[in-house]
Amino acid sequence: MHISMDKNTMNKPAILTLVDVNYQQRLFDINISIDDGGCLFLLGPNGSGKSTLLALLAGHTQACDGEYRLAERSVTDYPIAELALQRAWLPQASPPPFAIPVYQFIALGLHPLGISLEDEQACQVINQLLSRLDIAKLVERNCDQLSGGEWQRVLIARTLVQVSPILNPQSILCLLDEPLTGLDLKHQIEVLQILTELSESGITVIASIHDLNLALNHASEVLLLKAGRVVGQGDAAQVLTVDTIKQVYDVDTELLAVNGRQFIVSAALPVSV
Ligand SMILES: Nc1ncnc2c1ncn2[C@@H]1O[C@H](COP(=O)(O)OP(=O)(O)OP(=O)(O)O)[C@@H](O)[C@H]1O
Repeated sequence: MHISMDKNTMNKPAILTLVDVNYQQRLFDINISIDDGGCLFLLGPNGSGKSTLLALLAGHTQACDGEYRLAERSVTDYPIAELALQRAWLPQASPPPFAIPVYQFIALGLHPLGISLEDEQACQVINQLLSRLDIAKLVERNCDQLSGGEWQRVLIARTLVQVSPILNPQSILCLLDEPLTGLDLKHQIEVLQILTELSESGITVIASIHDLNLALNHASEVLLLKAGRVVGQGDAAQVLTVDTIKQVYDVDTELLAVNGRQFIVSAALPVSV
């Protein structure tokens, strides 16, 4: 994946291009271009615009200044049914909308694809996700009978069904707003692994997260926002420097190297008296 804020590079084909995008008083002068699959993590403090940008990339928020092209076509030109074939979007977790069995809820991801549960391949894809996301034992329950982390994994499963490369050859983009929130360590690692595999299969993955160390060790690239503006983009190790973290998060940090990997830790706190 390549992201550039340089408008001169925007004449080459890109999956996703934003030119001079401004939205209300929430996003300012956004110029980005993403030209192939990869796993991009969207970072920034609370209120910096991550969810707003993801909603915009999903085509949900269209009333913005500037231009957004998905697969070289203005997002405003997409009929909603076609948009739903190209991208899936997991908004920030919200409570279950109604008491629907887990399996039926996940199968809602098939709806935009025009595939029913009678399709054997669809059932195989769903069953594999149930197993990998450790929710197979929950399928008989209703969505309003789950813990927060279980519900989050069900939401992720429904999103992944929609962009499954096996079921949907038109899918190109998977957008996830804080997919790791509420997940324990084991399930975070599994979701990260699934997202990596999805990106390796050619689907561009863009996910917002708050854990800088996960970004440092798992992202192909990061995009760092502060107050609605892009302040850094590119390789995580180059963007997430001690100086940039101080500038964006107002936190003093240090970099630690352990077994050849870098970790960001908060700088030693002053000893209290
Ligand atoms: N519906 C809304 N109407 C007006 N302003 C909003 C609305 N939703 C969010 N905002 C504002 O837009 C800005 C960006 O919010 P956004 O939710 O995109 O941030 P975020 O980076 O996703 O934050 P967080 O990490 O807390 O989820 C914030 O100043 C927020 O207060």
